[in-house]
Amino acid sequence: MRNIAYLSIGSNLGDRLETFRKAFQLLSESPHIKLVSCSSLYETDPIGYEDQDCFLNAVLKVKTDLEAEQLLHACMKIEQDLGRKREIRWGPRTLDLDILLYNHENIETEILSVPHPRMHERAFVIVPLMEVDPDISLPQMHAPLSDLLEQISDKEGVRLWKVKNGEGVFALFES
Ligand SMILES: Nc1ncnc2c1ncn2[C@@H]1O[C@H](COP(=O)(O)OP(=O)(O)OP(=O)(O)O)[C@@H](O)[C@H]1O
Ligand SMILES: Nc1nc2c(c(=O)[nH]1)N=C(CO)CN2
Repeated sequence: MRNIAYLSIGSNLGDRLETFRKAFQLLSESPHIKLVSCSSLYETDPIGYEDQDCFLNAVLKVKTDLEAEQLLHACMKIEQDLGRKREIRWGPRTLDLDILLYNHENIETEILSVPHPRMHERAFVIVPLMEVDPDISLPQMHAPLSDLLEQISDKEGVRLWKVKNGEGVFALFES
């Protein structure tokens, strides 16, 4: 599998940890996606629409032989399978799976923008992404992630919730 992508995962409705576990399971069952690593889990204050519960957020690194739009459809299918409901923009959702980065490409289609257009201003993305790959740089953003994070004002809204202390991505869900 020659493509590397970074996914953001978030949930603030229902059993958030169980939703993450099922999403990881469904991703790993795809013959076209290999989970490489994931961050710890962070509990994060809601951004954009504030009158809702805190999110769990994490970042996943995957290898895939899917094209970027095919990967988006795979993510959307998993969101649907896990009963995604969303009535309000930036509002509560069972599961959100976004593509942050796909190789080092800039992609702009009707249904997909990569890098994710709001990722650089979201501490709930940058903090776990730095944990997975501290040296990564964003296409067209010639600044290290640590510099991006310095410019974000709501870093206190991102709190370590479950430390990943094993090798495999499923280590997160053991005890
Ligand atoms: N990089 C991307 N990852 C996921 N969806 C994307 C991306 N770029 C564009 N989209 C489009 O955005 C649409 C809405 O996505 P979604 O409902 O997850 O938005 P949101 O999570 O509410 O807000 P945000 O995009 O700010 O995270 C999707 O249907 C998809 O076509
Ligand atoms: N803390 C947090 N806030 C959000 C999130 C999210 O995943 N975490 N997702 C949103 C829409 O993508 C809007 N706001």
